[in-house]
Amino acid sequence: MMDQEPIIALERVSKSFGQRGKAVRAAHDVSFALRPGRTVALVGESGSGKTTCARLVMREYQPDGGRILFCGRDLDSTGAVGLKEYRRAVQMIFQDPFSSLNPAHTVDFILRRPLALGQLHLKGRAVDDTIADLLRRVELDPGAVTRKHPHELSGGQRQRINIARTLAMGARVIVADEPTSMLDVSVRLGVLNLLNEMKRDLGVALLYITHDLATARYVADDILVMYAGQIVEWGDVHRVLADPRHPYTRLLLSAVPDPEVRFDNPGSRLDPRAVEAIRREARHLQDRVVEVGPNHFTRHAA
Ligand SMILES: Nc1ncnc2c1ncn2[C@@H]1O[C@H](COP(=O)(O)OP(=O)(O)OP(=O)(O)O)[C@@H](O)[C@H]1O
Repeated sequence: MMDQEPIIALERVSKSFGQRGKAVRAAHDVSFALRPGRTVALVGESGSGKTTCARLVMREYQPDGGRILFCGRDLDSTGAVGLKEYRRAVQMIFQDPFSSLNPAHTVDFILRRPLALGQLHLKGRAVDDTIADLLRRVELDPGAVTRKHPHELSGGQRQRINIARTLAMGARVIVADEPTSMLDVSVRLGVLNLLNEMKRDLGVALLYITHDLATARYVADDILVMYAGQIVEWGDVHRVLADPRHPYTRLLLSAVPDPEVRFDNPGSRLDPRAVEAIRREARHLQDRVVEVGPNHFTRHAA
């Protein structure tokens, strides 16, 4: 089966922070593609550059080098209209469902606003019906939640409202940055299932950012492993996790029992000598990226 054309493609995108000499290479030569109906997981330890990549995709950061294609066209050449379309099509779900909804507004207002801005053809009753449809789609009862404020909802319900809002905006791509890490364990699976449904039923492309390989395996089709600002291994999620080729991926897998803890933290329960040995190996191999499985990405191994 032919792969669908990417909605977004990053081509050798880089971003550094700070002055020359002391600059941090937060993302270096990063390439990947987001396709309709597919989820790409971006994994790596704290500080590896995942959020920088999310912000580049969200266009909150301008890349220092490389380019971002939107439906095959260089975003920098699409002008203000193209950028406006991009900003509507690409939406983010944040880690903290508590701070990402305005506490002063009702659920109705939170969903009505993006519809009023983006779906001008909807009027009167059709807007109410669309809000009810969106709420049902995220498995909330419209009668029970429409008039509520965020503080009257649970964390899981708030994250569902965030997902409904991205759909109200007309999202074709959703960037989800650790969307379940602040939720009660009992409701995490429901939110992940919902993301899977968005992908399957609506053909949304998902960029799922996490350091938790178990959830990456659950939601993603493809995985990108990031280390020190670089993608060091990518491919089909099950193949990469079953047979990791890059030492850093092996290190990530060995830390799975406690994904919240950095590997070099004494609390990680890993043998520090083993960590250092794998780190040395990973540093040595940093410029030799590893590709596993069918190539869904535009970059080829160096
Ligand atoms: N705005 C910024 N100014 C300066 N340095 C930054 C900035 N944003 C990120 N960095 C640096 O870039 C590197 C990558 O950070 P980034 O937040 O992208 O990593 P991450 O993998 O998302 O980590 P986490 O999981 O902790 O959010 C880090 O060394 C970080 O300190």
